[in-house]
Amino acid sequence: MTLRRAQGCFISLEGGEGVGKSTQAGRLTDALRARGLDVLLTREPGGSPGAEAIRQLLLEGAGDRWTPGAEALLFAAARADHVTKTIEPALEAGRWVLCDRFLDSSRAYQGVAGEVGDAAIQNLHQIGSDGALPDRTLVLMLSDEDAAARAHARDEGCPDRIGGRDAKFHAAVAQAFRDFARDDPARIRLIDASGDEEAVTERLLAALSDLLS
Ligand SMILES: Nc1ncnc2c1ncn2[C@@H]1O[C@H](COP(=O)(O)OP(=O)(O)O)[C@@H](O)[C@H]1O
Ligand SMILES: Cc1cn([C@H]2C[C@H](O)[C@@H](COP(=O)(O)OP(=O)(O)O)O2)c(=O)[nH]c1=O
Repeated sequence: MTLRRAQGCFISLEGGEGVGKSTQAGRLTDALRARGLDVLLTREPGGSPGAEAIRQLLLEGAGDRWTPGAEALLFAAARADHVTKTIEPALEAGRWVLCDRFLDSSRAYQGVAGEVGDAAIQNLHQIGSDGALPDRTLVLMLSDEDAAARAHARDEGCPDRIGGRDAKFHAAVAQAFRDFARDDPARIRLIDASGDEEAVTERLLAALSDLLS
């Protein structure tokens, strides 16, 4: 479904751990605001009080706390609350929404790497959020080694429940994002996340140029 909106756009930022999503979410928000746009910056899991409560369940505790299916259901439930309470009202008010992770994270982490399956994730998203999709999804791509080094420096060796999974899991996540971009090039764009922060922000803006004109 296309979300009802006055004039704003819905943009999601995606990628593996440590590629610079949160850094770029802040920088891109500033850049869009400097162009006069009214931007809501939000994130998943979270972005509404209910979804933030579910975030704690998802990111804290033992690695095997949830089965992959239970994890997928919790992410979908958090997203349903976030879409209804935060994203839809902002778009209806004509704002731009920039979301640090969205559905494609569930497709990559739970659907592909977690082996729940892409069709099942899409079904849950249909039930929970009417299948709502971003207008553009920007996937930050970095070599596995560089991403792991950035994430390790940030987390000081203490990643969360999902970030702490092994290199094979994270390689499957990165490959899933590449496949999604290949299958839906109109919505999903791969962005080189190497180099300094400013250069990456310029690449992100270039990938939004048609929406900004
Ligand atoms: N372009 C960059 N070059 C070098 N380090 C970066 C760059 N972008 C972000 N970082 C650093 O890498 C770490 C991970 O960045 P972060 O934005 O938290 O990634 P993510 O949200 O994708 O996990 C942080 O310590 C951040 O300061
Ligand atoms: C939104 C979402 C996140 N995740 C994972 C990815 C991250 O490991 C974690 C979110 O942690 P967070 O700290 O927000 O992201 P990052 O590590 O990129 O800075 O949840 C999923 O597995 N499925 C999802 O649908």
